[in-house]
Amino acid sequence: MTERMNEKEQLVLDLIRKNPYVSQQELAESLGLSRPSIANMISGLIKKGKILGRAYILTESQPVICIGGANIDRKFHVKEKAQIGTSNPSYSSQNAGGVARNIAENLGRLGMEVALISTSGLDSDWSFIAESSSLYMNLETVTQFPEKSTGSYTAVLDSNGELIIALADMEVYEAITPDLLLKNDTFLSQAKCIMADLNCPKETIQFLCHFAKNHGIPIVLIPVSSPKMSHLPDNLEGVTWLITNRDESEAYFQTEIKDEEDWKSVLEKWLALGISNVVITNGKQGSMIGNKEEGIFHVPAIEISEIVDVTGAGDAFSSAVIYSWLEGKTLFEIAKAGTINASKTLQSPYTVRQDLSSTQLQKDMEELL
Ligand SMILES: Nc1ncnc2c1ncn2[C@@H]1O[C@H](COP(=O)(O)OP(=O)(O)OP(=O)(O)O)[C@@H](O)[C@H]1O
Ligand SMILES: O=c1[nH]cc([C@@H]2O[C@H](CO)[C@@H](O)[C@H]2O)c(=O)[nH]1
Repeated sequence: MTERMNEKEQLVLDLIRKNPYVSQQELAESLGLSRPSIANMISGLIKKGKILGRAYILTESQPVICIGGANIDRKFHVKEKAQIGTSNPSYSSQNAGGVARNIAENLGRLGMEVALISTSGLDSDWSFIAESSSLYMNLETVTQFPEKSTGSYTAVLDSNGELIIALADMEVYEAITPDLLLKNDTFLSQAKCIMADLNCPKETIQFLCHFAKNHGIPIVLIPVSSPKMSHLPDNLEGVTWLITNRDESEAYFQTEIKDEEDWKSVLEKWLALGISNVVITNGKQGSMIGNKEEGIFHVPAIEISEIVDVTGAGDAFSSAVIYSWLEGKTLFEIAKAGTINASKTLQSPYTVRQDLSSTQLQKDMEELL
């Protein structure tokens, strides 16, 4: 049974309801009472169960929000030399994939608070993805469409783990529209950082760039393939990071990167478009990284004797870049973290290496020195 309150207690409660931050002194002045009598009244109200106690108001959580693809990856490893136009003996494996989802999983494993915004079907592929992802990221902002199929990526790999051909069914991402994002605009405005992949339509990327600029939120753009470079906004001014590979940069500028000089000059072209920080990765040749303050430099790849599976190496690189940048590291350390995480992922059969944690990445970095 709850105890009755007297008139003064009711007035105190009304003032606290109106302003939960009100001080005892302010209450005392408003009601023409002394501060100690207010203190006694508050103790009484706590005993009567009318006030649960004084709470510390924590700052809102600030997740990294990853927006884009969450695919089912099916990989077929051809046992012998692949032959076109015939049936090739192979073995297959299935993983959760998608660039935004892969990056979200990497960041989640690194201990960051992460949320994924994506679209999917309402099928067994989505159940599989959700089950393998939910430990590392918040999936509440993934919208299911019962009439659509979850995105899928089917790759055929040779016996050295290198890609022969891949097929991408990603129509479901057409539904990642600005309207869909606007339904979560309060959540988006709390982001510590927004990462978007180019599975999203061009107008969505354009919307996100404006949104990030208006709210002072850093934004990282990750292309997923050369054909999807057409989804980059016309105006890239103010983009915080662009992490591309060589083919994607060549496709965008319709140029060929023949040597290190070309590689550097393409990076300069990206910076001239107003992007703050740029990376161009280039497989076993490593990566070129740069910004206006610290300059541009080349970071060599780590020599690997056996590549198990190339899938996810680029995403591992991008994730470690985002993580180290948010940790306030220098450009050189950022590139090194990307390189080591990509290298460890190339030696793992998984799209996201299973042993990744912030402590492990730190150890990997120390070993590299
Ligand atoms: N064969 C390799 N040997 C050593 N390191 C490599 C090799 N391939 C890739 N890497 C490392 O991974 C980084 C990213 O590789 P890459 O440029 O192939 O990206 P990507 O095309 O986005 O990758 P993917 O699409 O295969 O995930 C490179 O900068 C390098 O550090
Ligand atoms: O068009 C696309 N192709 C491939 C991917 C994903 O790339 C990942 C590897 O980097 C892989 O998981 C695949 O699903 C994508 O999201 N969009």
